[in-house]
Amino acid sequence: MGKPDVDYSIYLVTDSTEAILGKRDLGKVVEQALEGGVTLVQYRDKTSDTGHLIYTARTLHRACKARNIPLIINDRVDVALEIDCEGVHLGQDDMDIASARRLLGPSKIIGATVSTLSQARIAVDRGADYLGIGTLYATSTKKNTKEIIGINGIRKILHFLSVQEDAAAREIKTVCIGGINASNLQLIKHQLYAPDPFSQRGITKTIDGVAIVSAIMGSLTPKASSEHLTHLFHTPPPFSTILSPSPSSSSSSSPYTNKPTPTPTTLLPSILSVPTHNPLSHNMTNLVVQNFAASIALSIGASPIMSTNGLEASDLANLHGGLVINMGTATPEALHNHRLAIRAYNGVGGPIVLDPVGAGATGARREALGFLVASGWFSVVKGNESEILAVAQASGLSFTSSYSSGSRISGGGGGGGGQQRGVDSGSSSLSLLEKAYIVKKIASRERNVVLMTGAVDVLSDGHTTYAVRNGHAYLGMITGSGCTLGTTISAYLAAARMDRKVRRQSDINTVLSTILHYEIAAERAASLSSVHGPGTFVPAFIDALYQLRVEAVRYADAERGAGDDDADGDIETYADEGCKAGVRRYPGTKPSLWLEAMRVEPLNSIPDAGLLHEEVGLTDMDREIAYEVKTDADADADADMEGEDVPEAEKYY
Ligand SMILES: Cc1ncc(COP(=O)(O)OP(=O)(O)O)c(N)n1
Ligand SMILES: Cc1ncsc1CCOP(=O)(O)O
Repeated sequence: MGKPDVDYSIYLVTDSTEAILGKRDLGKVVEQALEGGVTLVQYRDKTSDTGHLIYTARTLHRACKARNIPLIINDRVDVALEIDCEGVHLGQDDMDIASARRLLGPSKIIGATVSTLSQARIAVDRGADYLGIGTLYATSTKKNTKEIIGINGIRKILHFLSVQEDAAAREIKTVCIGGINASNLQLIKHQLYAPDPFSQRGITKTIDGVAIVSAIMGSLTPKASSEHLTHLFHTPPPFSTILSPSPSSSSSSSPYTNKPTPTPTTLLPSILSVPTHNPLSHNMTNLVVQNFAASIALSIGASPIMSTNGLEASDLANLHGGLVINMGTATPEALHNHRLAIRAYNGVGGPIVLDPVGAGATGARREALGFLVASGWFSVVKGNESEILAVAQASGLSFTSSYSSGSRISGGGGGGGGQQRGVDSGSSSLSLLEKAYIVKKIASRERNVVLMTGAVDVLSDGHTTYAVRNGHAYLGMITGSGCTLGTTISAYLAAARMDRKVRRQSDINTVLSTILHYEIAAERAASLSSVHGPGTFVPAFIDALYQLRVEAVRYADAERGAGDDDADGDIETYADEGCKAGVRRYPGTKPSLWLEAMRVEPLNSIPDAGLLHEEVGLTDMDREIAYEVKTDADADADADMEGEDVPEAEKYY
């Protein structure tokens, strides 16, 4: 008899302890979970004697067989042999895989727990059918977990498997385990899908399923919980539905082919969308820049709100605006508020810009950044070189330069460009292609847009990469120009999602439009005879941002011939909204469009790892962050439950 075809997607691991099962009957709970759609069941009972194990395993096996769902026994090969179920799951301290295979024969499923690269390699070599990778997050279900490895730990093991020579390693099935529930499942799945533009296969291995204990076994409604978790597993999270198409859904034969350089005409609708829709720009930013950020938002036609209170984030997220999280003040309280806001905006698919201010400067900031990156998904991450190198590290990537005699350029601030002195950008240690490689690598891993600002800005969404040479040195001499670029991007992203012409364009085009508006405004302001330095530059810059917006509306107005009927009504709307926002119409005149001043270079061929050697391996930081993300989530869950008369078991859901 051959091995059963197994669907690993929602893998229920049982628990018979009172803390989770309560007084309920294990068989009944498993039956309800089966009704709810779990696809694989593991009987895990660490304390019962052998007779009880065999009796219960038989009962569970009957229920599973009735639904054609395989049953796996945890730890005990003898019990699996006795009841002739479909397989076993073995930890690092259990019977070795090769011996279990000899006893069970080739047709049984053998799963192995792994938390390191070498354990994964050995489990594959010894013939495991699937790997239970973990522990993902700390969990009260299993307190003595040896390794909490977080998302980055799982990513590194998946990446390691996907680059192995043998098909056995590349094709082995994988699930992750530890702290998975309805609130984090979609994010985990999203974070573990990693297109890799530099690998021949185009995609790093992903997980085939999630192994879950308490979110089902501790639920008072196991059927509904299983249904819900199944639904979540198969549904993209709200924030991903508006992403650029995934490689697999792309109609182009090569998903990583760069698109043609955007033109002023293709970028114009995005510029117009902001005054048209007057989007909310929700700023969780530091005290130093609040006033300036609000003025900048108003000048481009957005509506700013400065609120650092995470408790009002969900109300604000429902107003269809964009959020910018500026890590300028990275206190524990601020991080907690940020996390609430990230969840709120991710929950409704609202755009979030992360500005990891000073992230490369101190260990505490690097850890704070790791915490934020693991807490949710950001549409755009923008920062200077050392900040983006810190983002790479938080994303589980670190690089060694092949040029600079093998020096480490990211990871731990131990030298090279990875260490930042203050929040200022400092001098660059990377070539343009190295920057492009890093930015593209992070963007494809996180499936977002990454922008490294500098004299030349480099931005990528993992598919397309641009260098932008606009801007002026005065931007680097005033406080908050980087922070307020974040504000501007948040407004642009929000407006793009509200505008039917722009909605379908990928976020990278929206970000590019924003940068051009911002940097061409800086160039124009700096060129004025009334501007003598950074002090006089600031008001001139705010004026220029406003003027470029006015001119864009005027240009669009003239393009269509003011007063004419517009077939699809879009330009009319822009002009009307421009007027509402205080812009005079200029029918009949056709000024040139300032976007012509753009200096954008598509970076079509970025050499791969020959340029930068990428390191794979679990770090202490990966582990620490995994621990903190989970404990913070637990604290939130407890706070949510406060005052409610909820049975202990339900808290796990
Ligand atoms: C699917 C899956 N993955 C990992 C484990 C953990 O197994 P192990 O390390 O043997 O620890 P115990 O479960 O025995 O406490 C698992 N059970 N299932
Ligand atoms: C068995 C096991 N192995 C690592 S974590 C874990 C328990 C996971 O439980 P939960 O899904 O309740 O976090």
